[in-house]
Amino acid sequence: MRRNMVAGNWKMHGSLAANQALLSALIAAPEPACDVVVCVPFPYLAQAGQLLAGHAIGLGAQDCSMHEQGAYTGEVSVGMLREFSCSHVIVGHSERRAYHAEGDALVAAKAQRALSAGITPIVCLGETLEQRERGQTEAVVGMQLDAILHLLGSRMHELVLAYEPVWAIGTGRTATPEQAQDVHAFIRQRALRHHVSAEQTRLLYGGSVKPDNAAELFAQPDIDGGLIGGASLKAVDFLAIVDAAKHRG
Ligand SMILES: O=C[C@H](O)COP(=O)(O)O
Repeated sequence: MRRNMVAGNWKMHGSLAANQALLSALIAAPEPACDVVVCVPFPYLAQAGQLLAGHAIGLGAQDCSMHEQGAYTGEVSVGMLREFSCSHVIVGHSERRAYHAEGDALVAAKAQRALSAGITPIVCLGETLEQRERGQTEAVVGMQLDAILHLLGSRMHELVLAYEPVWAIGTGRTATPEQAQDVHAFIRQRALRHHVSAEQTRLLYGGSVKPDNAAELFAQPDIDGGLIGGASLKAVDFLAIVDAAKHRG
């Protein structure tokens, strides 16, 4: 049985004062009945790590370098993330793919690098609105997934995948539970094409998850929780979403 998980992606939000207030509220809440991670901007890893130490909320980053170390100005290595006790790192978020031209091979290499450091990659997949309207959702998500399976098929159970339709991110336009379930089921099927079982792989849904739609999404058989953007910045909303994920695992 896969244990549900809720990951907050703060994106480029936060301040020392705001983080202190948000994390203090999260750790004051009852211990979550699913796995919970907050993925914070790099400069706040130390602060968040100190506040979360000894609590049942994991720490994650929002990106990592595919390189181990060297002359890569602006990059952050998985070794550095490990020094700050990161358990997870998001790779291949659609905002990285769109604004930083990250392709499938690079995303897979980053995921591989994270695993090499003992950090769980949360690998994001998803189609644009134009691609969905052209009926290309499975082709696009399938290709993104193939790159991961090609490099990391044997380690599939160690990955977390997040299906995030680009048209649902930050738009308030959530995929219906059926639309999300269909793609999640497709992802598990696609893995079988590579003779890989994704039965133990946690598949999160992301894209305008809110307290009022989380339970219905998480009730789908192939949805194992969520990757939460905007709603992860408000403690009361994030905690309500975490609560909605308590029913499995
Ligand atoms: O990583 C999180 C996703 O991009 C979802 O963001 P959102 O919940 O603000 O739509």
